[in-house]
Amino acid sequence: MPDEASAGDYAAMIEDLRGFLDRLSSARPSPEAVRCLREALTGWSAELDRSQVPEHDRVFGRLAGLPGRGQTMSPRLEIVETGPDGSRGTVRFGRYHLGRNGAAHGGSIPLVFDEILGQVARVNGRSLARTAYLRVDYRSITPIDRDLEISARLVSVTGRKYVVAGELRDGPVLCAEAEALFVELRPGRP
Ligand SMILES: CCCCCCCCCCCCCC(=O)SCCNC(=O)CCNC(=O)[C@H](O)C(C)(C)COP(=O)(O)OP(=O)(O)OC[C@H]1O[C@@H](n2cnc3c(N)ncnc32)[C@H](O)[C@@H]1OP(=O)(O)O
Repeated sequence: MPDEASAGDYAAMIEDLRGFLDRLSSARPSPEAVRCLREALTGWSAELDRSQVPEHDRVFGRLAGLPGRGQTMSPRLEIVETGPDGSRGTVRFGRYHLGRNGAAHGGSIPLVFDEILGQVARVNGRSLARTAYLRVDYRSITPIDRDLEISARLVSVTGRKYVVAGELRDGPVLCAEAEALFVELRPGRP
């Protein structure tokens, strides 16, 4: 993990990357702008080639206190309250997550549910659990570019099985709800 000082820089870089992806996805760049961006990207890739590490040493997605654990794969999730039986937070789908007509892409919604439901399945020292199923019901359009409320609650624990449910809301409007089963891994299982 980076030290405290560089963790701040890393967090800011991840936010910049989110902003970049939003801008890229809503741009219609000129051929000259594309060439210029490509050149810059090639330089950044070469820089990163110098610091590739094995999975265990990665930083991306492993910074617990940061929105979305410091990764950009799923929309920006910020947990504001967490406990043994549930958690709640805000999530913002950017322009990068646009499906069509102002609505978030249907595939980006399970990504966030897997994150927040998976975290509930893992709190309080519970061992590593994997998603066995994740069911999402889309109740209403999920808007992009504004903070939405998201919550997860532990429904049941049966042996190694954790059922967790979640809701995604835009104020009074229920956008989507989810249910997932997480199964605690057997000892020694990768
Ligand atoms: C900042 C710090 C970083 C940390 C990150 C923090 C959080 C990150 C959050 C992100 C989180 C992201 C997380 C991810 O995305 S994890 C990635 C996505 N998930 C996977 O890749 C999982 C692939 N599947 C498996 O590995 C196995 O199938 C598992 C482990 C799930 C079970 O294989 P295992 O051999 O262990 O168990 P078993 O087969 O004996 O079954 C045991 C029981 O479970 C019941 N069962 C099983 N499957 C299903 C099903 N589909 N529907 C209904 N029931 C099912 C089964 O009937 C049985 O019930 P019972 O007969 O005992 O009653």
